[in-house]
Amino acid sequence: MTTFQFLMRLITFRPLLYAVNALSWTIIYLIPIVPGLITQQFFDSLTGEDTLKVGTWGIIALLLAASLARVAMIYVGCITDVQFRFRVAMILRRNLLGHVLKQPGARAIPVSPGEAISYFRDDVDQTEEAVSWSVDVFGLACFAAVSSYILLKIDVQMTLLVFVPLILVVTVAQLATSRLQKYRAASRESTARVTGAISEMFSNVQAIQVAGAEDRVIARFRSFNDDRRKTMLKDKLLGETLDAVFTNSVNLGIGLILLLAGTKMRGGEFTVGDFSLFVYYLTFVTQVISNVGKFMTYFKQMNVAMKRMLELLQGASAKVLVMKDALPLRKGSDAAVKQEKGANVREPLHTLEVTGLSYRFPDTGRGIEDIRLQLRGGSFTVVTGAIGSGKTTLVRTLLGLLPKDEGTIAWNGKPVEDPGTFFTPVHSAYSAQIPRLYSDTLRNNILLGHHEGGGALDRAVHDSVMEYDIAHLHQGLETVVGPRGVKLSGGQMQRAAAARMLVREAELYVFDDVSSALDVETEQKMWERLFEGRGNATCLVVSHRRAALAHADHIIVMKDGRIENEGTVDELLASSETFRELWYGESASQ
Ligand SMILES: Nc1ncnc2c1ncn2[C@@H]1O[C@H](COP(=O)(O)OP(=O)(O)OP(=O)(O)O)[C@@H](O)[C@H]1O
Repeated sequence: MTTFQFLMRLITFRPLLYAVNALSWTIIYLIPIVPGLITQQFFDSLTGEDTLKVGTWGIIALLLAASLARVAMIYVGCITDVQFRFRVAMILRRNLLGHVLKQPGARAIPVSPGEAISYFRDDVDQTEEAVSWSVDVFGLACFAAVSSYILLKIDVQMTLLVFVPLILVVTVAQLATSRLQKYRAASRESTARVTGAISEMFSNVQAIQVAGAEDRVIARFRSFNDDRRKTMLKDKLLGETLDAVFTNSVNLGIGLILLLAGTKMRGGEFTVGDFSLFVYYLTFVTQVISNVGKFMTYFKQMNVAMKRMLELLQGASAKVLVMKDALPLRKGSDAAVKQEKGANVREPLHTLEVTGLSYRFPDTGRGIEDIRLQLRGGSFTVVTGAIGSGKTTLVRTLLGLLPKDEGTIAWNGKPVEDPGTFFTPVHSAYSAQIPRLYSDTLRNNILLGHHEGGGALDRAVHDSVMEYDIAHLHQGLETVVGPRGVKLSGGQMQRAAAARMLVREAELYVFDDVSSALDVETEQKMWERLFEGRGNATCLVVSHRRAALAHADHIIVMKDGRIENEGTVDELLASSETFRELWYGESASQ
């Protein structure tokens, strides 16, 4: 989709509202023609050359009426513009969010959260700006056509001599604004680098001190600041120069008119009223050119914004951005009802069968290949293997958090078409390797909107061995855990994440390395409690720790993205070198 097509799709998103908005602003731009003509009549009336014959009070009344009409139209125009702008921004943000939410969880956004926020905020704003200014271009073109016609009718030579050079000067200055945009972008980028460096330094003081890297860090910070100084200077200098050109061009134009009009007036070809009309319209010429220029700049920026938003869509068509009614967030919408219904039908797990499951990360080509496994209902299966062997990728691909390249997944013999939607409570619950906590109370972090009823929270706290920690936390479950849970220890964060999973009833619980920051005793307790309380639950656990391996009915050993071996602890100790290294390696390190 070209930028122009994108613009047109957004314009036609609400065609009636756009038409009303365009009409309002065209009238707003055309109304100043009237005071110009009235002023011309006023001055001509002083020399007895007027044709209107309404007297001084009549002229004042007409001027007031024109001003009031413009004020009223601006009021209407602001309402239609704001309405249209918000609708354009809303459709873009809604479609972006809809697409992100439909993506496999682990690949939802290809950039950092901070960058994603800037796509949602700045790129949408820039697009909104371009669509909104397209209205002004039409209104300004109408103004330019009508006023040029009037002036040309009065005096062709004078119009061309005054306006053509002026238009050229202002257009050249306007063209330079595209350079100004570049300087502005560069200065914004350099400012972002400086603030980014400050935030990195503050959050990594300990790492900088331990590595003795203070000088190096300060030197890097200094180079960012130097860069910022240069880009800001260029930006300011060009900005001020252009401002001076725009402000003074009207004065130069008036001077030119005075010079030319003097001789013409003496010859009687030009009246005082004509002179006032020329001066009056002159002030609008710069406005016309700078506003058309503004639109052209916004249009170019919209092209960049569109490309950036497409990056966030990860290969999806630009049509996704301009779809109507895309997100089933409203309760009662078809898709929301379908999703809710699908999620609530509980089907006890007898067997989960995975065949030929593969996923490769596009950028590294690493991942998992041809995974075949079977989980029986109520079993405890551990996936183990060295660092980077593909354990996390396996569970994420199984759960639909990564989009599988190949393979089938069957729940009780029935193929699972969309794992991302299917593997949620009540079918399964998952606890990721890196716990994601919010700056909220521990209770809210565990529940995440889930209903607390039936003692589920107490049970989850007990099963994740958190009762002792909660008793010693300042405000127990009401303790606010700080951004990303920084007020908790690594082990507390992991168990809070486990409690979040266990508070949800599910057939299959998937633990990804949830015990890596726990001491042996706590981990042991956690598995025991899980067995006592949830004997029927099926567990798939990623771990290389003995406490988990010793409980396993079945162990899968991963190597280089493939299943290298599988069996019980005894079988694997006899048959797998990799497993022996993991088993004895851990005992050596304890
Ligand atoms: N986001 C990613 N992009 C590209 N490659 C990745 C990504 N995540 C993992 N990989 C690669 O895929 C392979 C498997 O990684 P994975 O995280 O599944 O291993 P793991 O066995 O869970 O490791 P660990 O024990 O450290 O958690 C590794 O070689 C890793 O480098």
